[in-house]
Amino acid sequence: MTDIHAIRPENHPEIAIGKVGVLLVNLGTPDGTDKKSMRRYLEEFLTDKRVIEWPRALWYPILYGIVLARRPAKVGKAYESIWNRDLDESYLRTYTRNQAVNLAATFAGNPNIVVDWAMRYGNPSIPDKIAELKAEGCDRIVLYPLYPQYAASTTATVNDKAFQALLKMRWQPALRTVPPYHDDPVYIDALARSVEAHLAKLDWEPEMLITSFHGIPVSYFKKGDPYHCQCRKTGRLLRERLGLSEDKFMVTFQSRFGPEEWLQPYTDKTVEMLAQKGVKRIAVMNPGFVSDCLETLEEIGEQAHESFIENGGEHFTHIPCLNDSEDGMRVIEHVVSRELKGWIN
Ligand SMILES: C=CC1=C(C)c2cc3[nH]c(cc4nc(cc5[nH]c(cc1n2)c(C)c5CCC(=O)O)C(CCC(=O)O)=C4C)c(C)c3C=C
Ligand SMILES: [Fe+2]
Ligand SMILES: [Fe+2]
Repeated sequence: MTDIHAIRPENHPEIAIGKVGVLLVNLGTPDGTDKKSMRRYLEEFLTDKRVIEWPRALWYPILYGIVLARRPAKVGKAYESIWNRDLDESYLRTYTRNQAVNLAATFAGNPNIVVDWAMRYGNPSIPDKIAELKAEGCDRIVLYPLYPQYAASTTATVNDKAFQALLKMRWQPALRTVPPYHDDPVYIDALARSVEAHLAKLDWEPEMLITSFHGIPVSYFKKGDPYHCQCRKTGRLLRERLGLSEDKFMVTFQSRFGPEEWLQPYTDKTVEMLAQKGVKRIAVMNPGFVSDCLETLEEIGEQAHESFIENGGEHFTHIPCLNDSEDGMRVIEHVVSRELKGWIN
């Protein structure tokens, strides 16, 4: 048989092959809470055409004239209140890294699987991580945008960024993108177990369980984004799994940005309205967020909590995201094992 090395032309680079990479990707986070870090992060985020779909000629004067002048200081303060001071980073970064470390430990028996993590905005970047995986010999990569429900502004932009990185490669790895898993029984069961475990620790029972998802503008939904339907389905399946009647359970949408109409009902208005109507005890959870972050810890855990009490409510609890918990890891391991089929048996 011919020895391949014998016919390898002089100076032809040695290329490692034969491994499979798994890249977990979440949204991103600023490197610090200072104005400069916040501005850098928000600029990268808000210049993404998948996030703000307005014509650039209309959007950029607003972005550079108003948003990036004011928002970094304001949002920096909000990040301050939820910063992981032990590690000097946001919890989104802490949890995403822990998820990758835990997942790597599950696959430790197979030296051909390499697990890593990246952020769509900020660091570590998707192109850097794809290049590292390739250099380590991964000729196949499972790209896992950490969003159970598909939205163009989240899932698609992660995929775009990865394929952009591949544009520059001579020998591309094969790339498999993880589809939404909003109705996967393992995911629904993990959510239900997290609700049951959290509520069992309280000495009161909520009159209403609110499942609050990040919103998108209604105009994106009208263009065909499946996000709204997937959130509603996650909600219905979770309600059924928990055995709750429709009058004790709601699906709402949070984190509006800009002047457009977003998906309704709005979480902040709902929390206010329930308290004003005399509801005294509510629980809020965020099934669409794989890890706790600014939008869950500050917007719900702090702002929505305060608003409920100010408007006459008495008991409010925020149920944590699945994060790096056992149930959360079971979901990630399940999704990754399914996507590895045919590549790793
Ligand atoms: C038009 C703007 C935005 C769309 C559309 C949008 C969709 C969207 N976002 C998430 C998840 C997260 N968003 C987070 C922060 C955040 N989101 C927007 C704007 C839009 N998001 C902004 C401007 C920010 C930054 C904070 C702020 O300025 O208010 C985060 C938190 C990141 C963190 O570090 O903690 C997450 C997560 C989803 C799932 C989604 C659509 C489905
Ligand atoms: Fe967002
Ligand atoms: Fe927000």
